[in-house]
Amino acid sequence: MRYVSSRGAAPVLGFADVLLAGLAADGGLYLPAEWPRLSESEIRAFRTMPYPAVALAIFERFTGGEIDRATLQRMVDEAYATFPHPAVAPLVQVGPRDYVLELFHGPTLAFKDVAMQMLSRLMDHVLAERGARATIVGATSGDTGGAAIAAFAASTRTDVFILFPHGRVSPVQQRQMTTHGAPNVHAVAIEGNFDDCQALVKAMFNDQRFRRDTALSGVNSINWARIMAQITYYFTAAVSLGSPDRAVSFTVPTGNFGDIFAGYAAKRMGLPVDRLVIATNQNDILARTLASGRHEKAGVHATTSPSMDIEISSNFERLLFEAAGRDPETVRRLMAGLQQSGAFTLPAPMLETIRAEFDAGATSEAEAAATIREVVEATGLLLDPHTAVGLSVARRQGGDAPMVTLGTAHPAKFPAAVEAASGRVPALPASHDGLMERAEVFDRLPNDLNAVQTYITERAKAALAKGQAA
Ligand SMILES: Cc1ncc(COP(=O)(O)O)c(C=O)c1O
Ligand SMILES: N[C@@H](CCOP(=O)(O)O)C(=O)O
Repeated sequence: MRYVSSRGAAPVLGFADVLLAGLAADGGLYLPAEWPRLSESEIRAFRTMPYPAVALAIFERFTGGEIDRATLQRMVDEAYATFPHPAVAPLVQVGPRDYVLELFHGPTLAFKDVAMQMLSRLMDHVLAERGARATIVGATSGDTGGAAIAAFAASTRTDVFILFPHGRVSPVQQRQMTTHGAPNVHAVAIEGNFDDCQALVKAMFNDQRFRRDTALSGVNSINWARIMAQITYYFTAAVSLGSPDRAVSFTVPTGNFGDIFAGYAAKRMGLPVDRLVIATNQNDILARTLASGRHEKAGVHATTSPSMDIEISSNFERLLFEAAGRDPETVRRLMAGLQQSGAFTLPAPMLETIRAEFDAGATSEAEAAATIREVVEATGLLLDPHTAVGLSVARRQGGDAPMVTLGTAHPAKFPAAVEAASGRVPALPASHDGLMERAEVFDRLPNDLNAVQTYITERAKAALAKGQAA
């Protein structure tokens, strides 16, 4: 399996190199050169397989033999053993046609654990084979950071730097990042929003010298392996509702577009997905893009679903590449427009191609709160605000296919918003006992590339030197 960059000017790489590269050297995002296809009978067989077995069958299509089966199997088994729920990602019916896919039963109570627990094992394995270390830099609006820290705290080959927007993550999210105590992990509060943090990360990847000197790698969904690991649950959910003999639709609470792009990948692999619905909060750039064809920044609003307070939606670039017939020149032109003027207009054929598979809708704060209240009163199920954004948009969609809304976080990560909406206080699971009492350790930096690079260089170089000496 080979991977190509959405901007067409980076080397074509195999899986292990793409895993360590994060962002492509030309600033683009890697995608498989060709989509692997599963037959109907292979998909049907997933109905009786446990989650880790389905994951293994999917990952093997993307690793292209670079990791032997027994090693991959061990990693998959270990990764999903960290999920106390036997189904890993259970499906809960909330209406005649509506289901919620609970992706938050992992160590940090958000869907990021599903991929991050796999990513840390893949990276440690590849780095050990190469006798190397890596410096991982990630941006988070709240959940990626905690999941990465939990997954990489035991890593012996990486130093992890997580940039989060100061004052814009929930107290539970912040403490998951700041109370871990692992010496190889650094939580850094940036004076800015998530887009600022993500721009810093991309700028570091685009600084070739810094990239080389620090052996830079990434764990955001710009890393293809994150998307790969998120494909599995589209298959497990769809087959439990009758696929491949029945098409299923998905609504995805969306920010950086990684999760919904994994659904698109599942469809390209042969899963009969009817509609893919992008659900946004007030940060509705993607809903506006699908409505008008104009992709235009308008400023980020702080909402009660803070992990989706994102305007530069990185993985949308992967969809642009696909919708442009994989023409990197078109992607480069559109991304240059976004960089220079904060906007671009989709050519009409690209918009049509996207609309043929995707719908989109935005939700107000009041609608999301009403959804939390109505669902708990009708079913007893307490939703988190991100999942509520998704379900609120899902309920507006037509069509006969079963509609699965991705349940992306546990309500106890956002207790204030959930209590304000429903009058109920969600309890943190026992795995989080004592979290809110532990001492926090984090540094605070300005939104300044130079300051952040200096901070990382000082810490990463010392660790890299120690690793080489050992
Ligand atoms: C709870 C939650 N829901 C939804 C999203 C949006 O997912 P994506 O960025 O993959 O679109 C995020 C952040 O990524 C999140 O943390
Ligand atoms: N919502 C995310 C933002 C980063 O997304 P990623 O999927 O690209 O890592 C978060 O919680 O950090």
